[in-house]
Formats: sequence, C-alpha cells, structure tokens
Amino acid sequence: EGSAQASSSSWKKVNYNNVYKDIADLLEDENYDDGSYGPVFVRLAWHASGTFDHKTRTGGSSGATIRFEPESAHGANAGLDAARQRLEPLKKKYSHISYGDLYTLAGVVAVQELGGPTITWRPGRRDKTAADCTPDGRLPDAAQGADHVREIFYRMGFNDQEIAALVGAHALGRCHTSRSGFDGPWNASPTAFTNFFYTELLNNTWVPKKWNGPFQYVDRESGQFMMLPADMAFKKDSKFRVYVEKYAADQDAFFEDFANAFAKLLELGVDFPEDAPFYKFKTLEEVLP
Ligand code: HEM
Ligand SMILES: Nc1cccc2nccn12
Repeated sequence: EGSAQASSSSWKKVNYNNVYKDIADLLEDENYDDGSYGPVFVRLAWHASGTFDHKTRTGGSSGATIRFEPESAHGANAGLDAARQRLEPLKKKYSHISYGDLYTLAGVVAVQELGGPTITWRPGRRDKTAADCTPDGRLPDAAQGADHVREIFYRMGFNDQEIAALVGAHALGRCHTSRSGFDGPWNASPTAFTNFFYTELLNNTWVPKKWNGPFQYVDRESGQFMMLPADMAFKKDSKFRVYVEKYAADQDAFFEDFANAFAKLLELGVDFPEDAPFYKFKTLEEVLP
C-alpha cells in the first residue's frame, strides 16, 4: 500500500466534502459485525493517532505508519486491516489525499454519522514510510487498570478528564476473540454514539466472566454484555469516576468533552500547514434531509 509521496500542497487538491460523503456511503454493511464499519473506523483513527509521545514528539496521526508492518501487526492493531481495506478504494479515487488524513477523517465521519457530536478536523497530515513505524507498546493494554491507562494517555498529553471522555467511544462496536481475544457485545445498540458506556458501567453489576479466555467482566443482569478490566478502572478509580458520573448524567457534556478530546487525539504529532482550514462537516442527514 504505497502512495505517491504527497507534496506539501497535495492536500489542497482534495474536496473533503466529497470524501466525507464517500466514507459515509461506505459505513453500512449488513454482512459486517453489527451492520456498520463505523466502530472499526473509529478504532483505526484512534490507533493511528494514539502512538504519540509528547516528550519525543514521535508517533501520532501524521505519517499513517499504522498501514505498514511492524505497526500493522502489533497486537493492539489486530483486525484494523478490515478498516484499511474498506477505505483503500478511496485512496485510489482521491490520489492526493494522504492516508493520515483519510484514516482520521474516517473516524470523524463514523462518530458523526452514528449520532455523535461534530468533530472539528483539518487536512495536511503527510504520509511517512515504514521506517517511521513506532515501537510496540504505545497503545493501552486492556488487561490493566487505571495506573497503566494514565501512563499511556499522559504520555500522549491528555489529562484525566480527557481520558474519561475518550473512553466513551466504547459505546461503539464490540470485542472480537479473533482480534483482541476479548469477547462479545457490550450492549444492544453498538452502532449508536451515546453516553451509554457510562450509564451501563455505573448501573449494571459487573462480575468476572466464567470462560477460558482472558479475564473480563459480564453483566450479572443479562449475562450477555461485557466490560474490559481497563473499562472497570473508570468505575473504580475515584478521579475517573467523577467524570463517568458526570457523563452518565449529562450526554451533552459528554458530547462536548468527547468532541474536544477526539479532535485533539486526531491531531497528535502533526505539524499542519498554517493555511489548512478547519472543517465542521454536516452529516448526510443534514445535507440530504
Ligand atoms: C482506555 C484505554 C482503552 C483500551 C484498553 C481499549 C481496548 C479495546 C479493546 C481490547 C477493544 C476490542 C478490540 C477487538 O477485539 O476488536 C476495543 C474496541 C474499541 N475501542 Fe477501545 N480501548 C481503549 C480506548 C479507546 C479509545 C480512546 C477509543 C476512541 C476514542 C476507543 C475506541 C474503540 C472502538 C470504537 C472499539 C470497537 C471496535 C470494533 O467494534 O471493531 N477505545 N478497545
Ligand atoms: N464496544 C466496546 C469495545 C471494547 C471494549 C468495550 N467495553 C465496553 C464496550 N466496549
């Protein structure tokens, strides 16, 4: 998956409103997971960006090195080839777009089209080569708790409030034993961007799942839904819990804080051209009511 090394002004040759619409048209597929590529697009955008180290200014969403081995083969990135392959035809169609811009924009489209807040986004990420891949271990380990989560996200430059807002994206999608090894749906509506991650985390009784896979939780009420050990850290840790309770009680507050933190995540490590415009895209529904 090589790409013509974008010149510093390639980004000006792309109509991002058209790219938004084409990505939105790719979302639905009744034969994929719960009927949408939205959740895995959000995970691709987050993993492409979450490698950033603010001390060394390495990693982050400029470069899109997640598309190359060894990074694409890191355990945390298992399954993301499904998202990259779904988006590949758009790289062909919009030859001047960078993978970095394409992958992050796909995350924006997914959040917005699944009912989430408007995410401000800028073009101008420039692709790098496989030589610039980041080392493994920069993304969080779901088997660990609050101290590890803080270590990973403080390294990116986030605070507790931003971390607690970001994890609300677990309202989307599911775990796959073939990818992370964890299993299962977490809720009956995994393709709706809501504050349900927080309400379910707080309102359900979560007990260890009895199975021979990795340690995870299941809700005692239905026995159907899951939470990761790292998810439970947001309920157990008193500083994170303050935000979990705030977002469970107020979806608008969650949307506002998520929009700010997700926009910041997707810009980690990028030196944007100073004339790159900020976009606030309309959803398909707003354009074609
Ligand atoms: C707090 C640390 C986090 C940990 C330990 C974590 C871990 C995981 C794991 C193990 C999965 C299941 C992967 C699979 O088997 O397919 C997953 C899925 C997902 N994660 Fe996270 N995650 C974290 C934070 C985030 C953040 C910050 C975002 C986005 C802002 C995010 C978005 C998602 C989405 C959308 C899915 C569903 C993907 C799908 O359905 O294919 N996660 N996460
Ligand atoms: N959707 C999803 C993915 C990964 C972890 C998780 N915990 C709760 C929900 N959830």
